[in-house]
Order: sequence, then C-alpha cells, then structure tokens
Amino acid sequence: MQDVAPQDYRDAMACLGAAVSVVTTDGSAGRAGFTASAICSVTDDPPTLLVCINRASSAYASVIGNKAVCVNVLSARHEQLSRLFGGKLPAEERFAAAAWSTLETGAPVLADCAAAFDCRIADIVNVGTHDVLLCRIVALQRSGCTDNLIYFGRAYHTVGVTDPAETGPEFALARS
Ligand SMILES: NC(=O)C1=CN([C@@H]2O[C@H](COP(=O)(O)OP(=O)(O)OC[C@H]3O[C@@H](n4cnc5c(N)ncnc54)[C@H](O)[C@@H]3O)[C@@H](O)[C@H]2O)C=CC1
Ligand SMILES: Cc1cc2nc3c(=O)[nH]c(=O)nc-3n(C[C@H](O)[C@H](O)[C@H](O)COP(=O)(O)O)c2cc1C
Repeated sequence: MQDVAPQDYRDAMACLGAAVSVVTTDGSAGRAGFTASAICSVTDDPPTLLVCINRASSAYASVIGNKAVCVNVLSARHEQLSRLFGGKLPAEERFAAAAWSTLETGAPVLADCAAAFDCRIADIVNVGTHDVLLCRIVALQRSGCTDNLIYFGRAYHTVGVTDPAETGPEFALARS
C-alpha cells in the first residue's frame, strides 16, 4: 500500500474543524492531562467515545496505568488552558491553572467545562504512533453549552449559540 506523505496528510487534516478537550487522568499511575481533538462518539449503547493518544505523550503512561480518563470539553474561554495542556509544561503547572473536582474514576473534572465525560478505558487499539482508547462513560457533568472552543486551520476559533431562547439556535464562528 502506497501512503501519502505525513505532511500532506496533516495539511489536509487542518481543514477539519474539531472541538477541543483536555483529557485528564489520576490514580496510582499519577495525574496527567493533554489537549486533544481526536475524539469522537462511537455508540450510545453502551455509551462509548474514542480518544486517540500519541504514545510519546507525557500523559501516556498515566492514562494507560490508571485505565481511566475524563474528557473535559472546552468552552471559548479555555483557549489558554488548551495551550497549557498542549505544551511541554510539567503536569503540576498545567493543573494549577484551573479548578478541578472528580466524579467516579478520580480523573480531574474541569469545574466550568461545557461537558465532562468520566470514563473507564474498555479497550485499546494500537495504530501507528497512537493508541485508540475506547472509553466507557461512567459519569457525566454538563453545564451551559452556549459556546465551544474549536481548532480549525491550525488556529483557535469559537462557535456560539446566540439568543437561543428568542430566535432559535444561530451559530457564529469567530477567530480568537
Ligand atoms: N491527533 C493528534 O495527535 C494531534 C496532534 N496535534 C499536535 O499539535 C501540534 C500542532 O498541530 P497543528 O497546529 O494542528 O499543526 P499540524 O500541521 O501538526 O497538524 C495539522 C492537523 O493534522 C493532524 N495531526 C497533526 N499531528 C498529528 C499526529 N501526530 N497524529 C495524527 N494527526 C495529527 C491534526 O488533525 C492536526 O490538526 C502538533 O505537534 C501536532 O502533532 C494536533 C492535533 C491533533
Ligand atoms: C488543538 C490540539 C489538539 C491535539 N489533539 C491531540 C490528540 O487528539 N491526541 C494526542 O495524542 N495529542 C494531541 N495534541 C497534542 C498534545 O496535546 C500534546 O502533544 C501533548 O500534550 C504533548 O505534550 P507533552 O508530551 O509535553 O505532554 C493536540 C494538540 C493541540 C494543540
């Protein structure tokens, strides 16, 4: 099979806008977290989402060792937090920038995120540089879902619902 070049692939993938989450874990294998956009819903029965994690990520050993993650979906105001968890900072400095609680698994739950999916890792598939984590949702936290942080064209944007009560959902996309 003839593969396209990784850079050509990334250039094309930059055309796919995606929601941004901070994926966290805690437990005997340690507390860690990373910014992620490679996340999607698999099935609602049983409620399952998938997360792709680079095995070179500093969070990898903790995620695999704890067998649990929380997917914290970011709102527009969390752009700086996304940058912190996507950088090379030590874990303590990443977590110091926000308030956290826990639900079922002990993975950190971001206080004011749009939605948090607390998960146990049910299965893992190795693909190239990444592991695909199949994550069963064991608890949820939801707050107002009025705006989201979006990563598109190698830049952050926000998408929001304006006046949903009066006019129905109207969506606006703005570069931040
Ligand atoms: N799935 C992943 O592991 C992702 C990793 N990143 C990392 O964040 C940094 C900045 O990324 P960009 O500004 O978007 O520029 P970029 O040129 O590195 O990536 C463009 C797009 O390609 C995809 N991509 C990039 N690296 C990938 C990887 N190693 N595996 C699978 N897909 C990948 C993503 O959809 C990304 O938005 C890079 O270090 C990149 O590797 C960003 C998005 C997704
Ligand atoms: C917008 C954005 C989306 C990302 N999505 C993913 C992802 O889905 N999976 C992944 O393994 N890394 C992803 N990354 C990269 C990780 O956040 C980053 O590589 C990780 O924190 C590595 O840094 P570290 O090894 O110093 O922790 C993304 C980065 C950014 C900025």
